[in-house]
Amino acid sequence: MDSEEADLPPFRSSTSTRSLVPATALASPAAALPSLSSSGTSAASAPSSHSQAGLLRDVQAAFKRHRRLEHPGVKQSNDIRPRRAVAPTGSLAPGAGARRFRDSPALGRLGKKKIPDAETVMPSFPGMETKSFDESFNPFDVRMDQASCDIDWKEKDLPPVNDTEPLGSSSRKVQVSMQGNITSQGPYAHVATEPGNLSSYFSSLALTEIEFDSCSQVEGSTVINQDLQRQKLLTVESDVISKSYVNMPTTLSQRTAAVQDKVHQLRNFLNQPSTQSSVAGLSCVTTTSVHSSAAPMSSSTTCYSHLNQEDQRLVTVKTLGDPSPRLVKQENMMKLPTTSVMTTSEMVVDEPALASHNSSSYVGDKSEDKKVNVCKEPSSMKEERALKYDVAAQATAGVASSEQSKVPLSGDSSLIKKPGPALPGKDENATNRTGTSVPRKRNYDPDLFFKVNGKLYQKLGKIGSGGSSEVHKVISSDCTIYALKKIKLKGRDYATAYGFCQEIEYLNKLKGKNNIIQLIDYEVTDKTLQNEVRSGSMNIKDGRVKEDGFIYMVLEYGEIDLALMLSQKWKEMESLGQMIDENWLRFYWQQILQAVRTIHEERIVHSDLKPANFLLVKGSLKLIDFGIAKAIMSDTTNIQRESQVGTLSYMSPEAFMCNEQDANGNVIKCGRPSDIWSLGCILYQMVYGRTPFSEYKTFWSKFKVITDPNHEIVYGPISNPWLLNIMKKCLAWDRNKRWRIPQLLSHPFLAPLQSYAAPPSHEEEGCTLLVHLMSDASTFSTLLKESMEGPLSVSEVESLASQDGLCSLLSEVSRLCLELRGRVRESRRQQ
Ligand SMILES: Nc1ncnc2c1ncn2[C@@H]1O[C@H](COP(=O)(O)OP(=O)(O)OP(=O)(O)O)[C@@H](O)[C@H]1O
Repeated sequence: MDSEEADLPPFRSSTSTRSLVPATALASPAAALPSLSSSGTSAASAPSSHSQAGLLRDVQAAFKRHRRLEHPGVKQSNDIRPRRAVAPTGSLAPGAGARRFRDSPALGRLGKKKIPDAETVMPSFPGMETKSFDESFNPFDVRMDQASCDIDWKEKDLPPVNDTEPLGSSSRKVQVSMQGNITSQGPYAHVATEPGNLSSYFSSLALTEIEFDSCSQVEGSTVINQDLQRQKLLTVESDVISKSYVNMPTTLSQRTAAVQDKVHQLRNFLNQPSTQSSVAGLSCVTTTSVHSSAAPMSSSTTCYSHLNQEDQRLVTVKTLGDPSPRLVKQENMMKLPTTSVMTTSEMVVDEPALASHNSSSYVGDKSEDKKVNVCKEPSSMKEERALKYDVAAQATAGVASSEQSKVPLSGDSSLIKKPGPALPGKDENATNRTGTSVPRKRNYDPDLFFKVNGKLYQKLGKIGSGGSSEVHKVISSDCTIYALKKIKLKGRDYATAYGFCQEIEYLNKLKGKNNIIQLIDYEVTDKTLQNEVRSGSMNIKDGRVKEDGFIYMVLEYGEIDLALMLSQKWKEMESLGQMIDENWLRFYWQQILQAVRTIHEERIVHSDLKPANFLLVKGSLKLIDFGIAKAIMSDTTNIQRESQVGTLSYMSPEAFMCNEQDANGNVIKCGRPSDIWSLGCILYQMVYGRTPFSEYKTFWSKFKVITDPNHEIVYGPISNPWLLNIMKKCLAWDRNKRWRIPQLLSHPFLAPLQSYAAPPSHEEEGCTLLVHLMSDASTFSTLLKESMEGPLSVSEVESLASQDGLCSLLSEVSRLCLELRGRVRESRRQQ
């Protein structure tokens, strides 16, 4: 926060938050402000009960503010109109809402300049259901679930305060930080269907920017920095610009008559020529722009800063029978920093028509007439896009309430505005001037949304892209964040395309498994392929996917990947001068093992295990990316693959030599042990901060050293011999000697607590020891047996003790074991 921002005291209390919703709700900003009332910081506040009289007063106040400025020193012009139509020219005339805003200590300075119109900040979805207007609704009943809501108003880039400065010339930004949990129950919270949704959305808001211009218009942009109550998001950073203009509830018959007059004024006001796009005359319009600045998967990108051999990705290599390995690598598969990928979404969604009492109205639901009515003379690309979406929104919402859509908007034909220029290919749902519908190919803006099985997901930002796919961060209509993977199929042959679909198959198979990323929904737009996938058959052998075929996969969203976590952890340890945090290691290593156990139990070999493919979801590591596993026959133990695939630094020797013949003439196959090797590389990286073969920089040197059975991996000094031992168990060159997951999970490295357990009482001592022996005996004997296979590695022995010391230790252990066995037998005889 800069010093200027720091000057602004925090604006505390729920009222601050309230201001956001009602202001949007009423086309008049001032009218929205009564709900600011309960704040102790808002001096001139209306009673929090929001009586009808209060409502009218506020509406009147709002319209007062719509009058021309009579500010001394400001030359009045007929051109002074809201840039965004509904938020009107803001004089400094003391409108109730204005005063409240200005009177707030936090906003004192702002109030001097221009009065902001608070607006709703939330994503909008065509088809998102609104609450019906009902007599029981208190239009301003937007409450905070939490007693306090801290709003920290920050003023950014504000030019010097000057009441006489020409209107429309500058824009100002104010940041609002807020924490709290808001539930909107009023009809003006028109965007939210369920209070829970709104609540969860708002509860996640942490930073809101509201941009003012000198016409008192508000452009609220929200950087959402989520505190994940409900564990929906860990961090979300989005800019949301929201402009909401909401109508009066006509079902409130008592209010209608009195308010209607004002509404007419408002309509006339809105109909002024320079009004911008997002205005609906009588109908309510909500414009929401989402600038998702940061899909918080910086994680997925960060790790790639160490792009060297770690990121060499082997895509396709040689085929069986071809003696010369033709290894094709994809090097430096750098993921773009997500922060650099920004999606801007803007949409205009109509509110139910004033006349409509339809309780099942949808935001965005509106008649063609209304649509035509909505946007007028778009003056910028932004407006064009808003218009574009507006049109789309209607079409989407059309399914929801066709009746409502027929409600005539108003008799005031002057309100009907020309639709803005259609963007080529985008405005497919537009209605022509005669009111007849043209065929609708698409009822949403594909720039802003994905549609999967009829459900819309608003884009928040691109997370990254793989060889054939891109992954986006999206938000669903119930305000849940997901990752959406889009795989392009066009031009691919059906066999390949079917291969892509197998990832879906695996994810379906792994549904409900805790440590695997969950597939929420999917759609294959090529119906032939989709049917094949559904039937589990692959009959089409020939041909290519002709249409614009895509696979859409809606996935659980991962906040950070292990690769980034690792690099962060290493930085942290280096700064503290530490070597390794064993507990941290154990915690995640165990989760990694559990995830791989899950797939191995399902007879799935992942084949591309690496830190970047473990995502942290709500505190647990989950495995992603079954893109390579798809090529594996799931019902076999060992897999004969047509090509060598994987990520170089984590590829097992047999993955490099897949389908070649070993010394005994057997075809080398990849199976679960290949995954265990990759796990060994991951653990090595966790311990030493680099992969075991990272010093071999070129592809061929890496290939050579990994496939050399005599190459000895160098292990740096390490204090815990069990840790060394477990790495060696995973990185045994001979795949038959590598440990399997169950053994790794019961490895002593993961059970250090036994040595720290509270010392047993004297009587229990023997018994506790036996219990421990029971649970660990098999591991212990396996370890013993293995240590007797082949020559003992001197380095291993040295790290434990001197060889003599070891011998006497073993004698002692063996003597004690024999003695213990005798006592166990004795006690059994006595029983
Ligand atoms: N569920 C998810 N949540 C968050 N980020 C994800 C999710 N799935 C994938 N990603 C991220 O999206 C990016 C691309 O993922 P994807 O698995 O498509 O690519 P890849 O493995 O690099 O390439 P390929 O698809 O060719 O195997 C990666 O940075 C990954 O971390």
